[in-house]
Amino acid sequence: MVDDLEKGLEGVLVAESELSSIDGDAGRLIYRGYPIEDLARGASYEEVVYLLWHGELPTADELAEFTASLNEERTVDDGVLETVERLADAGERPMAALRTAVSMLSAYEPEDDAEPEDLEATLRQGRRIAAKLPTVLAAFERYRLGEEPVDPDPDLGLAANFLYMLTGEEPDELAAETFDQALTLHADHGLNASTFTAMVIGSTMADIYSAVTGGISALSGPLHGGANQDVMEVLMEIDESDLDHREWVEQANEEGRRIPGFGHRVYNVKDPRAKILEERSKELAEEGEDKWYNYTTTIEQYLSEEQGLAEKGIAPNVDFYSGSVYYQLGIPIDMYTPIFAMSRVGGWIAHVLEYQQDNRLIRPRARYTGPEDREFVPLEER
Ligand SMILES: CC(=O)SCCNC(=O)CCNC(=O)[C@H](O)C(C)(C)COP(=O)(O)OP(=O)(O)OC[C@H]1O[C@@H](n2cnc3c(N)ncnc32)[C@H](O)[C@@H]1OP(=O)(O)O
Ligand SMILES: O=C([O-])CC(=O)C(=O)O
Repeated sequence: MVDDLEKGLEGVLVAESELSSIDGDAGRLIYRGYPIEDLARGASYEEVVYLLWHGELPTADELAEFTASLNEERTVDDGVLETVERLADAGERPMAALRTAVSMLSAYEPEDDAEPEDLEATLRQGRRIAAKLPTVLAAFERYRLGEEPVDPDPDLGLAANFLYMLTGEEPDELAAETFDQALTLHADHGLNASTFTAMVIGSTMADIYSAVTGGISALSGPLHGGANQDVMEVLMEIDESDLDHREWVEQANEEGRRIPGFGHRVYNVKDPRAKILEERSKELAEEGEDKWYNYTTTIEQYLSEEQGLAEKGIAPNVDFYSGSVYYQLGIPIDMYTPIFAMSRVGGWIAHVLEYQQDNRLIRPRARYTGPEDREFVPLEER
């Protein structure tokens, strides 16, 4: 009989992984040994996904081949696009549309008869999903604007291509680079809730479409990836309020409102990804409007220092600064969490494959606290 109960599985080790490691006290994150700061600065999102999937950073030839293989898979079948259009017309949320579309992509999978144990086939299927997610999401946005989808441009990297398909215009260098960095920063993060969900599904040897669909579902919640949208909504609320932004935070705090984008299960200090995104938000503010950046820094200063959250180990997480970055890039607010999924798909696939290499069904237990030995009463006597 198991006696220890770790609510929310806090601190419980369930697997070994070579993919990413978090030092929650030092505020350090590495992917396969490389500090996140170096990868964000020096590598493209595609290089980072290659690193996660294959264990090493690619050479120039390997990267060219990998990028070409992603480009070949960008086009999405009309059957899926028709559904995406219907969902957009029905006013569905983009995160839910993405969940539905990924599930549907499996109908067009050329290797749908691959054995579950064929991990090379799973990787190829995963690559198809990762390549198509940006196309699906951008198409959804075009449809709801009443426009036709923009075809992917094979000469653009994944980040720039997404912005291009979203708007029909090629992004400038700062926008493309910033967005690429944001994708790198979101690509993996240990056994967070959505990755663990994907792993649990993968541990039954279900297919990768099921695992990614589950990952998207888990990421959507406001305690996880959904917080990036909530942060921007708070910033919009501040902007529309009659109160000065500092007074707004004070009042929200007095009302006991929990500010999204603060707090983390693993970090006790500021998330290193938030530090990088804060810098990018500042840079974008210098080029354009500075109020969003100012609101975030005011909230951070007030909560961290004046309200003492920093001392309690509650600090900004990755979602706190990504919202204002995406907003300044002109991305619609309800696209923020789907963008997180578009990046994290790299991590989900890597973790599912890593776990399946030495698979064991994930199956924890709950301590039963219900009644025992009740006497059954037939329906007609109840
Ligand atoms: C990509 C990501 O998923 S990053 C996380 C995104 N989510 C958010 O930003 C939502 C806001 N944050 C939260 O709700 C939480 O911090 C979580 C869900 C991220 C982590 O939750 P847990 O590890 O379960 O921490 P828990 O909810 O138990 O909080 C621990 C303590 O910190 C406090 N706390 C946690 N988050 C916050 C916050 N945003 N604002 C104020 N206090 C907070 C709690 O009140 C609690 O205090 P107490 O011990 O005095 O009661
Ligand atoms: O690690 C977590 O629990 C949440 C998180 O920051 C992420 O998934 O990027």
